[in-house]
Amino acid sequence: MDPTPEQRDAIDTYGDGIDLVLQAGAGCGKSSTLKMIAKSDPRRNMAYVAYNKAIAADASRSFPATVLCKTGHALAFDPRHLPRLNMPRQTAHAAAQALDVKRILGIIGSTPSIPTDVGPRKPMTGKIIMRAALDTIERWCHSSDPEIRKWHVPQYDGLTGEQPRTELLALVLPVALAAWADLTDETGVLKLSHDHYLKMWALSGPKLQTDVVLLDEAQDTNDVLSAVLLDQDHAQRIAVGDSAQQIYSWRGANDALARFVRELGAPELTLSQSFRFGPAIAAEANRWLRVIDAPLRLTGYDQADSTVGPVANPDAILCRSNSGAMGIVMEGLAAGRSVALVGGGGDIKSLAWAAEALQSGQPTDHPELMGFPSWDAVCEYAEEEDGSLKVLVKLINEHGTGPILAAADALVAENRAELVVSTAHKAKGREWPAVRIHSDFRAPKPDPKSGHILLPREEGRLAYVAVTRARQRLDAEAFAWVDTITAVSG
Ligand SMILES: Nc1ncnc2c1ncn2[C@@H]1O[C@H](COP(=O)(O)OP(=O)(O)OP(=O)(O)O)[C@@H](O)[C@H]1O
Repeated sequence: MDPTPEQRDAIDTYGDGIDLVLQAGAGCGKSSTLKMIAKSDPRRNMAYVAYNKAIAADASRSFPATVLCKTGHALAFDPRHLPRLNMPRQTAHAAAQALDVKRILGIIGSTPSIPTDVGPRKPMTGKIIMRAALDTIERWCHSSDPEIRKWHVPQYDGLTGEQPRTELLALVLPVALAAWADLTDETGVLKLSHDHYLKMWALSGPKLQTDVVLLDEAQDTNDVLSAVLLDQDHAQRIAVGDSAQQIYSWRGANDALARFVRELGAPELTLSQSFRFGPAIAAEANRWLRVIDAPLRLTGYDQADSTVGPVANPDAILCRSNSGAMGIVMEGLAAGRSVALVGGGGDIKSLAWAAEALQSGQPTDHPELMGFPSWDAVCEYAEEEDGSLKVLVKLINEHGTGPILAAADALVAENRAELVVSTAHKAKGREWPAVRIHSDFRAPKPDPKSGHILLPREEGRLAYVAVTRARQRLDAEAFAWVDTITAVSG
C-alpha cells in the first residue's frame, strides 16, 4: 500500500531521529503508519506500548520482529511478584481484617461514623475504610506523585462537604499508608494488583533497553507511565493517539500527546484521512470536532459507502452509562434476541448487589454508592443530579435488582450475539458496520448563570468516539441536540 502524503511525512520526520507526536484521527491508519515506520528502519529496536493485552498481542503478530509489543504493565512485570499476585481474591472485608484496620486507627469498641452531605451520619466499618484506602492507593498508583497525599483519596458522592471530607481523610489516609507499606513488604498480607507493581517499577526509575519508544493511545495515559516514557532520554520517543478521543480523564488519565509536545518540544503531525468510513460519517465526526474546538477534521474515504440516519437493526448500540446499556440489554432479551455486553455484566451486577445491600439496610463499599446511608438517600440524591446515578435509580426502581441480575447472567459472547451493547467508553478502539447511539446521551441543560447550553468537553470527545465506531451506517438521532450547544467547558 502506498503511504498517503501525511503518512509519508510521519515516516520522514521519524527518519530525522527527533521525538514526535502523531495525532491520528479515528480510522486513519495509525497501525499501518507505525508498521511503515518500523519497516523503514529495520536496524533499530523499538518498544511499542499498547493500552491493553489484546492490542499488544495483535501488534506482536503484525509488527516486524524488531518491535517489542507490550503493555506498560508487561514492561513493569517481574516474576518475583507472582506469589502476591496469585493470592486468592481478597474482599475489602478480608483485607481490613488482614491489615487490622481497627488497630491502625486505634478504634476500641463501636464503629466510627462520619457526617454525610444528605444528613444522617454514616457508619464507617473497617471494610468501607479499607475499600476507600485501596481506592486511594489505586489513584496514587496512576499518578506520577512520589507519595500518597490527601488529593489521592477519591471524591465520593454524598461525602463531598468540608466536614464529611475532613473526617473521611482522617480515617482513610493512615490506612492507605499502612496498606502501601504492607504491599511493598515481602512478608505483607495484602494481595498485590497489577497497578501496584507498575508503581513500584516507576518509582525505581527504570531505563528501557530500546532505541525507540512508541506510546499508543497516548491521549489517555496514566501519568505514572507517561513519566517513565518521557524519562527515556536515550531513546527516540514517539506518542501516537488522538487528543479528541481522550475519554478517561475522569479516571485520572491525561493526554500524553500534549505532554510530549510541552515537555519534549516534539513536533505534532496529523493523520486525517479516514479509511474506516465514508464522507457522511466523517461529517458527523467533524460536527463534534468543531463543537469541542479540536484542530483536527477528518476526510471520509471516498471508496467507502456510509450513511447517517435511522438504523432498524444495528450491530451495536452505544450507551452513555452502564445502566443505560443494561436497559438496552433487557429490551433486547425481552425481544428474544441474543445479546452481548462489551466488558461483560460484572459492573452492573456489582451495582445491583450494592443497591440490594442498601435496600436491606446494609452498608456497601461500592465506590458509586458507598457515600449513601440508605437506598432512599441514593434516590433523593439522584433526583437532584442529572448523571448516571439517575439512570441507575430509574433502572433499579423500574425493574428491581432480581431481573437485572438475571439479565446479566443471560448475556452471550460477542461472536454469538445478534446485538452487541456497549458503553461508549468500552467501545474505545472498536468498530461495527451499523451503529446506533442510545438516548441516554442527554442534552446538557442551560447553565443557570450564563444561559449557555454548556457541554463538558470530555462529553463532546465521547460523542466523537461514539459516532466514529460505525463503518457503514450510523444512527445518531440521539445526538440531534448537538446543534444546540453554545459553549464547552473543561
Ligand atoms: N495508505 C493507505 N492506503 C490504503 N489503505 C490504507 C492506508 N493506510 C491504512 N489503510 C487501511 O486503513 C485501514 C485501517 O488501518 P489501520 O488498521 O492501520 O488503522 P488503525 O490503526 O486501526 O486506525 P485507528 O486506530 O485510527 O482505528 C486498514 O484496512 C488499512 O489497510
